[in-house]
Amino acid sequence: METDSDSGGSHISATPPRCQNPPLPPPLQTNTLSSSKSKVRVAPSHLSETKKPTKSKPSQPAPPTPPPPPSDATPLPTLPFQIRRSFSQNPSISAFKSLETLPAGFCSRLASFTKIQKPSLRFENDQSLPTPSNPQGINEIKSDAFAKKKKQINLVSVDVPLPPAKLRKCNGEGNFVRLNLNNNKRNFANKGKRNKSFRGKLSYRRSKKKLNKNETESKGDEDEYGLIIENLEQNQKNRRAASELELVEEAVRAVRDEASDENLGRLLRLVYGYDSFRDGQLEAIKMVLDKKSTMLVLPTGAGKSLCYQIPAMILPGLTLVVCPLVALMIDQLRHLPPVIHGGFLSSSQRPEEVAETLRLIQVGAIKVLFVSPERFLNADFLSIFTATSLISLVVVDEAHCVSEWSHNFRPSYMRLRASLLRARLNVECILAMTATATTTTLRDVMSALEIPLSNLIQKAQLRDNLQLSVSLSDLLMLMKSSPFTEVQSIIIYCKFQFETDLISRYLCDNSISVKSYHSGIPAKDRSRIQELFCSNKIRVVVATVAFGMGLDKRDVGAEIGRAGRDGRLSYCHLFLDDITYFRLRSLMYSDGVDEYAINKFLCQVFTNGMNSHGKLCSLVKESASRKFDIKEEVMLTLLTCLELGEIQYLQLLPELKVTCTLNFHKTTPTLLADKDKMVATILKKSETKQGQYVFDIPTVANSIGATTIDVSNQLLNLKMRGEITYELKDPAYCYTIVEVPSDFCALSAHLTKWLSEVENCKVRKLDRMFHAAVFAVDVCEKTHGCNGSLHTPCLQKNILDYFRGDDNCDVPNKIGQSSPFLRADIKVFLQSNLNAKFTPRAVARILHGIASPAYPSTIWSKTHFWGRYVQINFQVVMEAAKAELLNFAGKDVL
Ligand SMILES: Nc1ncnc2c1ncn2[C@@H]1O[C@H](COP(=O)(O)OP(=O)(O)OP(=O)(O)O)[C@@H](O)[C@H]1O
Repeated sequence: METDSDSGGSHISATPPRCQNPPLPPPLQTNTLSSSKSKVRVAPSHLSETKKPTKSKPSQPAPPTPPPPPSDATPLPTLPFQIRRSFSQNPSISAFKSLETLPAGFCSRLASFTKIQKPSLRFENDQSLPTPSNPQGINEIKSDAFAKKKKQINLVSVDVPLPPAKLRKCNGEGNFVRLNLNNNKRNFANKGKRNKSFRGKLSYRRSKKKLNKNETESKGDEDEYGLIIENLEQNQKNRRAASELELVEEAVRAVRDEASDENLGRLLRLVYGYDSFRDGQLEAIKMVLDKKSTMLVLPTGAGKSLCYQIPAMILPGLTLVVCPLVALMIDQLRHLPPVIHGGFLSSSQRPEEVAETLRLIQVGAIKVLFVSPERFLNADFLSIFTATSLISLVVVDEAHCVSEWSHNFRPSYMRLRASLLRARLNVECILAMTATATTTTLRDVMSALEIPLSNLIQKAQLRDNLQLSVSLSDLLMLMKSSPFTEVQSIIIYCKFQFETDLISRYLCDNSISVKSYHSGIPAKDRSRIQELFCSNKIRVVVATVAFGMGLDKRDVGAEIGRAGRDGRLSYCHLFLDDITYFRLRSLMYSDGVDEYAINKFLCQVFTNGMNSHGKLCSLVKESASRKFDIKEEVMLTLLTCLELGEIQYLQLLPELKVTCTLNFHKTTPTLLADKDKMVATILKKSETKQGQYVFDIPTVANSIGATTIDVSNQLLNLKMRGEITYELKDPAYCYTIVEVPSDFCALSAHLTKWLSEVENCKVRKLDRMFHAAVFAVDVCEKTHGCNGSLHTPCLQKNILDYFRGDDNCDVPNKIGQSSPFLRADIKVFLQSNLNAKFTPRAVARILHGIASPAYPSTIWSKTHFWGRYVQINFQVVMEAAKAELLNFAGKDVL
């Protein structure tokens, strides 16, 4: 087993990649294709040959100097809020001013496919297909969902001058972004939409320009003529935009007066161009407008975003949307209709960008703000809202992350408990949204967010346009059989990085155009792979979950939550074999911690702060993680429990790099220390190494009675004055101690029990899903009407049972309960590693091939015992290790 999974344990599992779900493209013209639903979606390869020349964007040559496309690893675009800020600056849209007051994982972990239509067919006449120069295909969103129908109110496309200092090149942002970015007066939204005669005139002008460069006078006339026409068009467009906005405003006012189906439907048509609400949307919107906290469970791609976007237009204050990933925030921000002014805050933004967003919030220029859950640790952020009733609605996206019983628990989501939101942010209404939650998870989330059971809106959790299948067969065979032979673009998701490389090589050797993609590949290369995939230059990407975030290729999605989001038929295939199941099962044990380790951990957490209530403490993530052999995410979970449990033992603060290495430049250190108290303290608390001063920021902050932020600001100040330079390292969890536990042993026992229950729950979930898959392959064809290799009915039934059922239910599993050689092997292993200290868990992990902070795979995978007992129950191996360790005097045994 490896440590290079991009989607490891539950704590670090990234939310499955997410793509926007644009409205359906126009119906296809080809009769043969439209005769069958599946044929419509799948473009046979021979068709691709013949259609190739008709490809619009993908086949177009790239612009002369194509800027690099954005990737999930590139710095975040700072643009969205600036662009949207431009609304309020635009005189032509002053009307808008008043508006401002206005087991999924299971399948993805293995390997699954979906088909992606041939752009040559699906995107005929579609200007929005991602291209090398526009890999995100952003314009498609605007053009399909909004601009085509509501172009006139797509205000982002209206020219608005922006301060040049803010401008930044960003090609993936679509026309509207480029327009603003370049401060260009030409309206890209009009590009290609000029009437024929005008276009004729322009081309005439261009060719003439080429023919006779000296005829400057005539050229000047034509330019002038062109400009006049462009201005006229622009004015017309502005007028249309203004009148559209008036209509939207009127519709908003009508809903405020009476939130009737009719009024809401009108607003939906005006803003989104959709005819009707989808199942669950209207109900959710009305609940929120009634200020009733609501739990909304709709399938992926069912339109949950609209359920907060419409209320955001109606409610007076800010709508705060909590997202687990920055990529998702940006994705959602991009998909806001232009009439909704949005922004986001993320730790990867520059301080001035954060400051600007905060300013916009304070002046009420942002209606929807996307934030990460970690933001709720930041006192500055919370203080913005504390004094006022600025927030009308808090939306908890991917709300299952709140519950430790979910497949994707995030410790920082624990902080979103209703009591905290109410106490700190005066929140009246919470909308929690998810597509994947079992009954236990839902109950947990609703209890944490104080959502009454009666306020649950839950619609079908499965979409019926997904054909589900499972097999144990050879990948190549699958790729060379129907329907996959006819699929243009395929993503194969794997659990581990090494698997992506292995499979990619295998397919490549078999003449399939393929690349692997995972977070270990340099960002530049990843962008390139994404670009090649989006422009259909490679057919297959073998990836970990690192691929997909921010990927805007239509219909991309290779696990059950992503495929077929446009409503068309898609295929999700799961490869499964016993070994994969055993390895996944082993991984479920990678977060577990022994009581002994938790006890030591608690001692460090509280010894640091002994007799110093209220003082700043820190725990350097990497070294503490290695010392206690606890994953960083698990340490954070424990710290969060200590903060939010029945007794509050500590208060977490934002994470910080705590070790500072400082050089003095202008004034001598002692002279500067005479004038500056902080510098004097630094000199006292530092170690000097080769003329550099190395100190711990919280220690200095405690000595001068300041916060770490104060110290950081002062350091920055000195740096700006040229007095010092410094480097920060050692990211750490920071906290202040509220109360030292009276009984460390009892607390350790309690935390260990809780972690082990969570671990068992994860194992049971995996067992259930494996059982369902095995059942599909072995039995269901006879009983559930599954057809040939397609197991849709039986898998759907089992998945639904899984979501509706109880997480505590055990199913038969294939895991071995004993092995005659186990004890003997452990003995040999211990004898050959006499210098190392082991706990039973550490031995069991090595024998299961699970890396941990203190026993990394780089070292321990070299032993031939690594992963040897993956098919034997982890607990059994741990017991055997404990017994053998007891035979070794002097070993660190529990
Ligand atoms: N009433 C509607 N009619 C037609 N299309 C709609 C409607 N509501 C939403 N959509 C479209 O459905 C697509 C998916 O919407 P959205 O991204 O909100 O789904 P989601 O439920 O949030 O998905 P996920 O769970 O993956 O985040 C979007 O393109 C959206 O514009």
